[in-house]
Formats: sequence, C-alpha cells, structure tokens
Amino acid sequence: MAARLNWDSDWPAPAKINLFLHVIGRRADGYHLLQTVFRFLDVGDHLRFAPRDDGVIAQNSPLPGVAPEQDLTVRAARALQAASGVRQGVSITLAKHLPLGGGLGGGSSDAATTLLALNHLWQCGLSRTDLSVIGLRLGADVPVFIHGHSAFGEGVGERLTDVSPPPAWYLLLAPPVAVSTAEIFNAADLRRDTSAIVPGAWQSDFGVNDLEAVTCRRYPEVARHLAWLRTLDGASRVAMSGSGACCFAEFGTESAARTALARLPYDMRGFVARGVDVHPLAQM
Ligand SMILES: C[C@](O)(CO)[C@H](O)COP(=O)(O)OP(=O)(O)OC[C@H]1O[C@@H](n2ccc(N)nc2=O)[C@H](O)[C@@H]1O
Ligand SMILES: Nc1ncnc2c1ncn2[C@@H]1O[C@H](COP(=O)(O)OP(=O)(O)OP(=O)(O)O)[C@@H](O)[C@H]1O
Repeated sequence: MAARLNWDSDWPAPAKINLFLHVIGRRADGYHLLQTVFRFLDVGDHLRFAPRDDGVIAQNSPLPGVAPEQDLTVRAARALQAASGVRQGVSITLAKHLPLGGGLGGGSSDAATTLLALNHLWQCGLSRTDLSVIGLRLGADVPVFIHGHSAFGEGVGERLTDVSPPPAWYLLLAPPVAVSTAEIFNAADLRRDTSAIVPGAWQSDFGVNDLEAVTCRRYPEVARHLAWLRTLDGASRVAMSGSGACCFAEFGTESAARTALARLPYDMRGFVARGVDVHPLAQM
C-alpha cells in the first residue's frame, strides 16, 4: 500500500478497543497510569488531503459541536507544520463513521492518520518516534495508532509492547451517549490502585476495565447495554472500551458475532468488526 499512497489516496483511520484497562496510579500532573491492551478493528474513519500553497490548514467537513480549531485533524496538521517547518498547507476532508466520545479512539486515530499522511505528503521526514511525541500532546491514545500494531500499553498508553491476541470478532454496541474521558478519570469514586503485571504475562482472558463501574454509574445507558451483552452465550469477553460509551462482546468466529447481532433489541445499535493487529498504514 505504501508505495501507492499519494494526494489522491483515501487514508484509513481505524478504531481501537481496549481489551482490558487497569488504572494502576496517578501522575503528579493528574494523568493516570494505565495498563491496557489496544487492539485495532477493521472499521474506522477515512480521510482525504488536498495540497494548498498558501500554508492554510482547512477542515472541509466540520464535525457537529467541534470548532474547526479544536478538530484533532487540524490540530495534528498544525503541530506537524510547526515541528517540521514546512510552509505548505492542506485541506482535510474527514468521513466520520466512529461515534464521538465512544471510547473507540476515533479522534486520536484521525490525528494519527493526519500525522502519518502529511509527514509523507509534505515530505517532512520525521520518524515514527517524532510523530508519537507530537501525537501524545494531542491525546493519550494517539501513539498506539502511530506505533501501528496491537499493543500492551503502559504509562498513559505511550509505552507499547506488541501483542497478537487470538483471532476474534466483536459485536460492538454504541449506546446513545457521548462520554467525557476527563469526567470519568477525574471521578472521586474511581479506584486507582490495581496491581501492575509484567507485560509479557498478559494472556487474552486477563483483566477488566476499571473505568466501567464509574461510567455505568453516570451513564445508565452504558450499564444497560453491557448487561444485555452479558446475557449472550459464547462470548469470551464482555467489556466497555476506553472510558465508554461503546461496549463489546468478543467471539471466536464471525458467525457467532453475527448471530448475537441478529438478537439485538430494537432500541440498541450495534455492528460486527474483526480484530486487526496491524494498522493499515503500518508499512509506510
Ligand atoms: C481511556 C483511553 O481511551 C484508553 O485508551 C485513553 O486513556 C484516553 O485517551 P484520550 O481520549 O486520547 O484522552 P486525552 O485526550 O489524552 O485526555 C482527556 C482527559 O482524560 C484524562 N486522562 C486521560 C488519559 C489518562 N491516562 N489519564 C487521564 O487522567 C485527563 O483529564 C485528560 O485531560
Ligand atoms: N476528528 C475528531 N473526531 C472525533 N472527536 C474529535 C475530533 N476532533 C476533536 N474531537 C473532540 O474530541 C472528543 C473525543 O473524541 P473521540 O471520539 O476520540 O473520543 P473517544 O472515542 O472517547 O476516544 P478515546 O477512546 O480516545 O477516549 C470529541 O467529543 C470531540 O469533542
């Protein structure tokens, strides 16, 4: 794919889920120390970039409720412009498919794809490590998308060790609420003392999402969707992703995931996605 990528390309920004997420402490600046496993999915947003000679960074497809200056694609492009000194601009078109505040890392993935794409198209020549440093300032979930492989994450999610969980398909549910990540991390009732494990000791059935109870107390719709997933037979894991709102059930076969989807109550929205361990732009 890498050799053919150019200004005419469609640039994918896949979703991630957190197979588990433990909060093991808190830094002096208030950010939380985590242990988590990030896995990509074969669904996501798509971006297109058009060159501009005037140095302007423009967003052609503003998201409802997100000022263009705050859009993570615009912020990523500006940060790359500043770090590399390039004088070119870009017009960005975002085809948004992932829910905002959904816990699927959509905004972070859009930012990471913008950094990877413009580093290539503007010929900035920055390394992936450079891009990760820029990305981390935009969001704790950005580095894993630049890293490009499913990974055990530590720190705030920037210290990454590759993992390859067993093949799996996921029934994702998207409760009709947007969860504020900051609200959940700052909650007084969040437990922050789960014991750390050695990354190499992680096995696919290990761990829970420590943010789940806090999100469920504040967003009853998330609790209701999780409770329904937990009635399903044959799921190897049921959990919330990130700080929510999306939840998933994991299955060993696509047909098992689709059978579960067929039973979805009329008032819930869901879809099936495959777990993917290599990011579509990893070979760039
Ligand atoms: C919940 C996860 O999605 C798990 O992958 C991430 O930890 C969140 O990553 P993100 O959405 O990129 O979050 P950021 O935009 O970096 O942070 C939003 C807010 O969440 C809180 N935050 C985030 C990450 C972290 N490790 N500790 C925190 O306390 C901070 O208050 C921060 O201001
Ligand atoms: N391109 C973008 N896509 C999505 N959200 C964006 C974007 N730019 C800015 N935002 C803002 O960032 C917030 C969080 O977006 P995002 O969809 O990444 O959350 P999330 O799915 O909870 O992510 P995470 O799993 O990283 O916590 C949104 O509510 C929105 O206000």
